[in-house]
Amino acid sequence: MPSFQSLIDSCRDDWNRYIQHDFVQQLGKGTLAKSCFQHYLKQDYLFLIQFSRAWGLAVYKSHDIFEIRQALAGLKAIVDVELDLHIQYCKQWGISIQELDNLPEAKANIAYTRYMLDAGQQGDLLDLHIALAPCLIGYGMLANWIQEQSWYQAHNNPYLSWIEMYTGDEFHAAMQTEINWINQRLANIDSQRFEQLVKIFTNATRLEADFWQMGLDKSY
Ligand SMILES: Cc1ncc(CN)c(N)n1
Repeated sequence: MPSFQSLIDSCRDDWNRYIQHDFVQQLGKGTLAKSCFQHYLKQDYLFLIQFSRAWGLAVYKSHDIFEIRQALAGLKAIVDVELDLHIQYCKQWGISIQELDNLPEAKANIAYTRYMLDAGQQGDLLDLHIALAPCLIGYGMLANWIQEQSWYQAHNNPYLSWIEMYTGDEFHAAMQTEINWINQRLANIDSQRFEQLVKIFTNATRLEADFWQMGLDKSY
């Protein structure tokens, strides 16, 4: 029976390139250039705005009130909580709301977020969740991976609070809810449908890796 783990196994090399990206390793070692992290944080603000649209699409793609409530909770969590936290966090890194609101969108950001939205528009709610899964689940996995490495440097690491946000109980509970939701849906599909979902999952995973690279290159 396919599961979330089968999706990862189907694109293991791409998954590892995302989870173990240089940007991630430099975060864990505390050696990442501040300007790269700031560039990433700024683009992530724009990412979160598009991500909230994806939850809005999930509301639209829902079939019943239970699915609508779940998607609405995702939308509200981003709009009412995560975006505000992100704005506060950016402030700590010297990035003002005025700067955030006047940013050009990097190409890697456009490619990733519009791909997510397109996968959801063309497909159904499951396609959309699979396009969002590397984001919703991957950050928790990569933060755990960082903490398991011999080179992980917690002491005096300027990125420690960022890493701990994604190893924290709250993120892990949300991540587990998403894995359970996906596993339930994958239990009822045939191999042809699974292959369609592997394509979406692989593309979204590759686009996540490109997002890290955009941070390292400070590219637009
Ligand atoms: C690009 C990206 N991917 C994932 C996450 C974590 N939800 C994020 N904030 N930004």
